[in-house]
Amino acid sequence: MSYIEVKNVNFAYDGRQVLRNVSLKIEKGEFVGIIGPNGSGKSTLVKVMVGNLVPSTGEVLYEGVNLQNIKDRSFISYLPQRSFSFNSSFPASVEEVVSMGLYARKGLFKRLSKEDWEKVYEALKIVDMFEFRSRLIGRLSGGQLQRVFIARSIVSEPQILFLDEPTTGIDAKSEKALYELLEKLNKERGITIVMVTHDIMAITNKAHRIICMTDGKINEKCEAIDIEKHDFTSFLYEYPVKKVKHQHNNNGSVEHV
Ligand SMILES: Nc1ncnc2c1ncn2[C@@H]1O[C@H](COP(=O)(O)OP(=O)(O)OP(=O)(O)O)[C@@H](O)[C@H]1O
Repeated sequence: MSYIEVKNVNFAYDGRQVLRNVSLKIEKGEFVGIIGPNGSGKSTLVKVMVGNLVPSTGEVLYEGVNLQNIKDRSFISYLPQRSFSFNSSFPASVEEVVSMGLYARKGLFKRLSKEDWEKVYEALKIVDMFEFRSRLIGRLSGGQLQRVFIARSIVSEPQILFLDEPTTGIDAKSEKALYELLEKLNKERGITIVMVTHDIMAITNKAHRIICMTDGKINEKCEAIDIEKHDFTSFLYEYPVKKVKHQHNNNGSVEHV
């Protein structure tokens, strides 16, 4: 039995079909990338997988149990698209924002215990933002803010983390650091990661597997291709993609030449 199984899912917004008979499986501990052109249904698929949208037909199973029958979903963490930009003016400190990640489990008006604050500080240490804990989030850079939101996503110790385009609007250095952080969470903490991105080169380098979407469907042909070869982009995006030469350096990372 797979950890997550999406089975024959269809979804329509106001009668307009966006997901078409989507089926896929994700195993525990995987780091999976979801790529595809704008409007192909990636975000909608993730929203269905986290239970924010209910499929018109079909089902989403976690260890064989239909998500609709799972009441406590705190093992799932979801960082939606653009969450970094629209939250930044909120007058809260870094540690307050991270502590909000515990309310799903504790309830909104419960006071946080000493152990809870220890979890907050640990999450901040994991993302390397502990020194910034008292700073207002409006006074952080985009990359720092993004780390804070990741800390908020992991503070409740989820088993699975969904991220929707988390690298949008950040510089190359922060992007690299984010991928390293996600790899660490996946390898050292065993968190299953599912990430939507347009950043094909970086995700093929880090993820175990890539799922490609075109027009609301999973592109099986793309999944079968060896991701190391990076040769699926042109037919997926339906326009010519410039070939980029890769050079593996000593520490195993890939440089784009
Ligand atoms: N709330 C909504 N109401 C109506 N239509 C929607 C809604 N959200 C998305 N859509 C439409 O559904 C289709 C799929 O959107 P979705 O956001 O899932 O695609 P995506 O692959 O994530 O795109 P992008 O790469 O641009 O983020 C698009 O045509 C979009 O316009």
